[in-house]
Amino acid sequence: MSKTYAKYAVEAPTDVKVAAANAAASQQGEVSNTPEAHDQSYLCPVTVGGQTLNLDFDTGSADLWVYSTLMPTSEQRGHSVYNPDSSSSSNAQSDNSWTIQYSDGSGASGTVYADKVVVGSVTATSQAVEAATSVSSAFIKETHNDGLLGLAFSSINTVQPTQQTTFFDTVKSTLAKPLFTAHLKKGAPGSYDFGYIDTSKYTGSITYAHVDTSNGLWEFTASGYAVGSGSTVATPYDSIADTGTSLLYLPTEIVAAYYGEVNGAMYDSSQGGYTVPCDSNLPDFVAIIGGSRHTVPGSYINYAPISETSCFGGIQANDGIGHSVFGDVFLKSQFVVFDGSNSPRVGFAKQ
Ligand SMILES: CNCc1ccc(Oc2cccnc2)o1
Repeated sequence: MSKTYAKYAVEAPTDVKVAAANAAASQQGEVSNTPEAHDQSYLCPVTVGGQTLNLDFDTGSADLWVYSTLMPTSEQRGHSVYNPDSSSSSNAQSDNSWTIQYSDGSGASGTVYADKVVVGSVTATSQAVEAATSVSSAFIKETHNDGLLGLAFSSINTVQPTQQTTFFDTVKSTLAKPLFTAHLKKGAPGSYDFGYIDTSKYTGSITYAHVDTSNGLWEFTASGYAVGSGSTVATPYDSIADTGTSLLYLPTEIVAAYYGEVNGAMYDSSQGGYTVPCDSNLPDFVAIIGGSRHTVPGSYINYAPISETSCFGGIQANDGIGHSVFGDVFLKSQFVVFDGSNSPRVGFAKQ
C-alpha cells in the first residue's frame, strides 16, 4: 500500500507508513539449497531483476556475481544468465568493476549493476549485482552454478572504485534478527534462513564462538579436537566457517593424527592430498568449538571415489591457507548460526 501511494505521489496515511516501516524492519525468509555431486557445493534459487539463477552461497567471500549476457555466448551455454537489459529495475554502475580469485584457483570478473534481489522472501530493493564478463574454465563446466552470493563481510568485497555490500549487509537492518543460518545436509536439500533461528532444524543447544572480522571472514578459534573415541587434545587453531569450500582443512598435525588411525590411508602426491581405502570404517572427527564437542561422522570423511579402491579424504591439510577451513564436510553435520550483530559470532548445534 505504501508503494501504491508513492506510485501515485499521494502521501500515505500514517498507519500505512508505520505499518510499512515496521514490516521493513522484520523481514525473514528461507531459501532451499541443493547439493551438487559429492556435496561439492550447494546451490540456491535467487531472483535477480526478476530472473531466477542458481547461486552458490559462500560465507568465505563477499561478492554477489552472476553469469550474464555480457559473457561470450559459448560460455553462457547450459547456464541461467542475468540479462540487465531485460530487467525493469537494473541500474548500471558504469564506473565500477570487479575481479575475484578463489582458493581453488578459479575466478571471474566483470561490471556492476544495482538491481532487486530476492532470496526466499527477503528482498534487497537495490543490491549490487556483479555481472560477469569473464569466468575461469573451472566454472564453465559446473553447469548448474550460475554464480556466487557472498556472505562474508563487505570489507572484502572486490568492487572498485566504490566497494559494495553483500546481500546480507544490504538487508541486515531490515531483518527481524541480524543473522542468517546454514542448514547443509549430506546428499539432500537443506536451507539457508535469514532473520530468524528455526529451532526445529537442530537438536540440543547452540554453542557460540566469538568472530574476529579483521580479515572480513567468519573467523574463530577452535580449541581442540578428538579422533573417534580417542581423548580430546586441547590445542587452539584459527579457523573460518566457509560454506563455499567443500572440504575440512586442518593443521597438518591434526590431519596426521586423524589418518594415523586409518589403515591404508596415505598422502598421495599425485592426487594432491590424503586418500583412504574406500571400504574403510572411518573414525569420527570431533572439533571442540565454543567449549562443546562438534562431531563429523566418519562416513562424511570418505569424500569421493578416485578409483575402485581409493577414495579422497574429506579432511585435508591447511598448508598455505593461513587458517583452518570448516567447509561443507564439517558444516553438513551442523546447524550453523552466522550472527551479524554488533559482536559477531558463529553458533554450532547438532542437526
Ligand atoms: C572449480 N570450482 C569453481 C568454483 C565453484 C565455487 C567456487 O568458489 C569457491 C571456491 C573455493 C573456495 N571458495 C569459493 O569456485
